[in-house]
Amino acid sequence: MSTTPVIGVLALQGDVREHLIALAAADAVARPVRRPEELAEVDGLIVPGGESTTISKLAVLFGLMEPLRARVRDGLPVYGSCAGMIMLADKILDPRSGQETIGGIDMIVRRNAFGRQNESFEAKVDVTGIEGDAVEGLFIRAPWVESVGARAEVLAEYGGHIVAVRQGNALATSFHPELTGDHRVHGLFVDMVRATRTAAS
Ligand SMILES: NC(=O)CC[C@H](N)C(=O)O
Repeated sequence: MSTTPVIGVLALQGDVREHLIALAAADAVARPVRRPEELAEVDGLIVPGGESTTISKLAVLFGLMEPLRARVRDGLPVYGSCAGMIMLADKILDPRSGQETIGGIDMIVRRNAFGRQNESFEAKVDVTGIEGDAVEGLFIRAPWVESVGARAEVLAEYGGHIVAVRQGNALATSFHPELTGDHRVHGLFVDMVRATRTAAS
């Protein structure tokens, strides 16, 4: 069995290309996922940053919402950045009307919590599980996590707010590491995918 995991990036809207590049830099085979058949073929999935209301609508429209929920429930490793974090939350504090999530992490997120587009900022964040210097993260209309349930582990806080969480095979960050050239969060995720494949083989 090949040791290089195949990781998809949900390619409905958002910064898909940057995640594909970061995954390739972290030694994974990366491919866009737009259809249920493509979702069925990957060992792990990234839900990119973008606009969670749009990603939610398109996932329903493309017939992907239920297959996504089913695969995540079955333990598919997933990583969501920013809007992707919102998509992996079991609950949104302030959803737009009709906004749905894939879920998978027992947490409540607040959208746009760090302010508007022109209040975007780059910051160093200490993330549990990532050795060395703090991770360079870009916060763009970023959510924060209001609260987590007992099964979710907080990996990082910034400014007194939770900004990275893991629950089993699901990982989420408020910030975009894919936009700063710091590929260590992707490295951590690729390791999670590898560990799942080893356990299954
Ligand atoms: N950079 C981002 O992904 C922004 C997320 C956006 N505020 C949302 O609600 O989806």
